[in-house]
Amino acid sequence: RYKKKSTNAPPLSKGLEHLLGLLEKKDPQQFFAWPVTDNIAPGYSTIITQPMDFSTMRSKIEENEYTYLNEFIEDFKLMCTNAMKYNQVDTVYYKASKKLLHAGLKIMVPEKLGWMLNLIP
Ligand SMILES: CC(=O)c1cc(-c2ccccn2)c2ncccn12
Repeated sequence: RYKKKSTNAPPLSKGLEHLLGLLEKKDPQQFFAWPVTDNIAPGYSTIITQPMDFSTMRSKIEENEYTYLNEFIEDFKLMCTNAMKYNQVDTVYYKASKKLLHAGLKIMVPEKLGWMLNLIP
């Protein structure tokens, strides 16, 4: 991925990696671990214009592509809403993404992130 000059203080990427780990634990089937391919999901790349998954988020942390916590949260929401867009309501993927979205947003609230918020601009 495009490498930004490392403008971020280490605490930022440390904080985001910790947060990413918490979110990944909420996806035990690892449905969101890797990019969805057209092989496993026919037509996926035509329906989903901005794919996102946990491995991509991890690369973005490592390449200092997140300047603000909000950008990280937006990618998490994008990953979940992509699954709710492509998959029918009655599928394991749709149900897992809805559950993951709500569980993720519950931990990414100020009172839970307070300690990290002062690290992240
Ligand atoms: C996240 C998602 O939409 C997804 C993950 C998977 C997936 C992820 C890992 C192993 C198998 N399937 C998937 N398969 C078919 C249709 C959609 N998906």
